[in-house]
Amino acid sequence: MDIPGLPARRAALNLLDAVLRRGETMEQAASGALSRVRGDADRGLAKAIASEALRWRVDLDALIDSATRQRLPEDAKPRAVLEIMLAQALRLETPPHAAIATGLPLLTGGPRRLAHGVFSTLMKQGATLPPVPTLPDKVRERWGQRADAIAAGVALPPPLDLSLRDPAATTEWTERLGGISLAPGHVRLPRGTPVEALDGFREGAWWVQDLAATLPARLLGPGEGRRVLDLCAAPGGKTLQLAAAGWEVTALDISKRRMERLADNLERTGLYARVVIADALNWVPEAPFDAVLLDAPCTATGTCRRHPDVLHRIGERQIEEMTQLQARLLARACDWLSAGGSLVYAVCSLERAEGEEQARKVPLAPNPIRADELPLGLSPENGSLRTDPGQLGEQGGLDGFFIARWSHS
Ligand SMILES: C[S@@+](CC[C@H](N)C(=O)[O-])C[C@H]1O[C@@H](n2cnc3c(N)ncnc32)[C@H](O)[C@@H]1O
Repeated sequence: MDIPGLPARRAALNLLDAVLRRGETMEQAASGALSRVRGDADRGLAKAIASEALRWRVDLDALIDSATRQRLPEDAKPRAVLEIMLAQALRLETPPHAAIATGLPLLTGGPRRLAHGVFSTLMKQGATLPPVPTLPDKVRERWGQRADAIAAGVALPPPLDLSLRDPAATTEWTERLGGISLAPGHVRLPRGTPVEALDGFREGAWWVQDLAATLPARLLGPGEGRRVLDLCAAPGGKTLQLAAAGWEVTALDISKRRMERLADNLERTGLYARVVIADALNWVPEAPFDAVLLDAPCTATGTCRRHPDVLHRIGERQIEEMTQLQARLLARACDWLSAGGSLVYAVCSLERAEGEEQARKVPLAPNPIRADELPLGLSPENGSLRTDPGQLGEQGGLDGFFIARWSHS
């Protein structure tokens, strides 16, 4: 018989291992790592422990190193178990005796004694974490001047953002759900709000979508029956926005599984889009479009608040791979616009190679983004928009995106 709570900690350890050693996303690792954990509460706990261990890993490791005579190797199991135990005690308010009772059984022999000694020493010393997580050195270098502000935004998981099917009803829904609104069609609720229990979920009055992720579709304006291609569409947040804004939408994505989620989202909200499952690198449209929204596959480092695994598994190799794919997708998207048509390119990445540098290569006329098109507190730079988790901090922040817009002459 397992000790109560042990399967959740074992799963957290497996999640860490999948991210740090195999470079998987938490989402990819979840089905395997959580298969032996019963109940939503324990599965949620396993994910929360792994997320907090990843979010604070640099600081947790500094504590561990301060309490060991000989530095533990990066990939040593006792280090990972200690990260999990400390993340619980210092971030999730788990009593130290419970962290010990559910952590140490993950080790045996000498490593177990070592972990016990290190954890007890740190607890006796009253170890704490800094107010803002320290970013890994390479991440700090890449994010340059914005690194400190972004780190401050990474300290907490984000609030819950909803996009409304009917932006005209923003005040009504904001009051009904008890949230705040930072833009028409947007309602923000405290993090941890259970989504499916909220008013309006069943009737499809809204869907979950970070405020920053709503900006690319907003920048295409009202559709008035015009044709838009939502290229790389699944699971469909932007497709829903475009359909709700009166566009005739063709939603294309390569992933059948993710497109099933898009179809579910369309059904729940009662919105319509033509759905195409295809590789955008081979697919050819029958006719040009009035607009193309390319929300390109990317390293997703802009989602580091909810997916702190990106802080540890994304490096130059992954950025280069994505940059090449984005360039090929952009080149195709440029060819599919009718005269006067608009192209919006977006990535939820904080990497300049995927954003600013990619946009520089687009051979169309820039259609600069204006401040009056954006929520208060955000402003474009050189006609494009860069958001990051360090912005709008007092209102709960937002994901990191790069967005640019062009017109076909
Ligand atoms: C950033 S996500 C899109 C998110 C989506 N726009 C939304 O708002 O919900 C990128 C998508 O690109 C898709 N993708 C990657 N390579 C592709 C390709 N060659 N052709 C079409 N879709 C591709 C992935 O399956 C993934 O769903």
